[in-house]
Amino acid sequence: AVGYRSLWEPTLLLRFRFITSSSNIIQDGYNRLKNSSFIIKRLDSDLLVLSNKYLEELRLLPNSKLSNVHAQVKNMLGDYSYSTFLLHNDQHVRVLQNYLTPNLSTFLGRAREEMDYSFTQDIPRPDRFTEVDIQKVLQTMIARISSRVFVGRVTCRNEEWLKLCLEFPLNLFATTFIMRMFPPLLHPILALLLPTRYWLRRNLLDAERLLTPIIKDHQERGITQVLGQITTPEKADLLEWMVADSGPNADPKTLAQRILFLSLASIHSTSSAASNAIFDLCAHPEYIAPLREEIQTLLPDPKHCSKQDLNRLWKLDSFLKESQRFNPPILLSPQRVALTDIQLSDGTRISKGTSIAFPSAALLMDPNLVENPETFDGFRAHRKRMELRPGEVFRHSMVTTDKDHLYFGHGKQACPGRFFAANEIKMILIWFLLEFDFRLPQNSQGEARRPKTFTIDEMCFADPRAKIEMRVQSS
Ligand code: HEM
Repeated sequence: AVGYRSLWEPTLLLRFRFITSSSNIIQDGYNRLKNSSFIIKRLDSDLLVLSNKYLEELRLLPNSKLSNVHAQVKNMLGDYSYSTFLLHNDQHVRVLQNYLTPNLSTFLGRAREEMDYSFTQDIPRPDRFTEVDIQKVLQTMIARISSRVFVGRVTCRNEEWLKLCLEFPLNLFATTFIMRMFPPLLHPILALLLPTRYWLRRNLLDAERLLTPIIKDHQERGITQVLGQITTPEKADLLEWMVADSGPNADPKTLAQRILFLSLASIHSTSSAASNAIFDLCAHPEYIAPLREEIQTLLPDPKHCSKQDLNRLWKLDSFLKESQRFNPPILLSPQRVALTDIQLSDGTRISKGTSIAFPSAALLMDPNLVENPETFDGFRAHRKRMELRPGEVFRHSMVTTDKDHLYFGHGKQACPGRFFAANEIKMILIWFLLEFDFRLPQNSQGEARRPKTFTIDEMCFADPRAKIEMRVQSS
């Protein structure tokens, strides 16, 4: 177990220190034991952090032995966040793998329509530099875009639904975080007292109320047709696919809740990646001109570009990959729970019930893996891609996972929404780069500093008070 300040430090104190000092504690374990394993003492449970040398072997194990959804539900405290139903089937993953990703071009077209609408609704267009809460703006924009793809044109314009999508993750995070600070014995009492858990329950009931008539309508129209038309999803949204996939007697309540959990997985992760990219552009403005040039040179119609057009933007992809390296959403990823005893080829034993994790953030800053890791080098991956043979160029793209790059997890259970997320972020950045000038505001000492990143346990997030200044481009 790592992180103890002395032999006498009580374990409970270490567990509390992990809340705010997770980064140092994990780095300490990584520096000493990166080729084997170490234990992290989190308030609610222990995590066995394994060397990434085990990843290739573990990646081949089926979900019935090593499960990511069990890890997610455990982190969310199961029934206390009403999330245990996710263990019963993996429809929220299949809908992304079997419907969203194979039809990405169609769904990106819809995403772009909603993004255009959001640029008219949510973003100020001042002529002079004006402070903007960019994180809030992007959360709203991405909630709109995700909702358009998940639940369709009508519901995505429903302000109540959008508010719900933004509130639900906050209530869930607050509930689980507060409860994890107390021993499990007290959880049943806390669950009754916590207002955030009451609001969480209300969010789920609201989702049920808003979506049930739509789900019933799909069921009545015999929406099973959608499955037959999977390659040309002119109309269907993800909810329709899920209704069809569930059969005629599906419970609208479960479907509504699953969509809300899907929004949870997609909105804050994507908006935080997009916000961080904009903060990085402000902190490294030397990248703005070459990125604008790439967009203007390679895209015939930048604001109406296709998936193929986006694939040509290697510099933008590289910049985003470097921004990911500096701003991972989580310090320990992927996480899994062993559902059986597991013996690895070198004899390492993992007993049933163990939560395991990989030191993803430490790997991204390891000087043995990344040259000058402390330097923000936005075209690092672009240079590597230029050196590769044509068939290999995707090896360094932002969505490709490997054992040293675990931003989106790894293996069969890696993030199934990453292809959509990456293209969505690129479309948003193209708009920002072509329409606006932006910069960091100066503080009282006249300095413009990139906003800090905070951690709570292994979760990372940018300073929620951070702002940028932006104006419509003058030329
Ligand atoms: C930049 C944005 C995003 C980041 C950084 C991110 C990151 C991750 C990570 C690290 C995992 C765990 C993977 C593993 O355990 O190996 C994950 C899982 C997941 N992500 Fe994402 N994600 C993003 C966007 C999205 C989007 C847009 C969607 C939906 C369209 C989505 C849906 C999911 C789902 C459903 C899972 C659970 C997969 C499972 O249970 O097998 N994510 N994501």
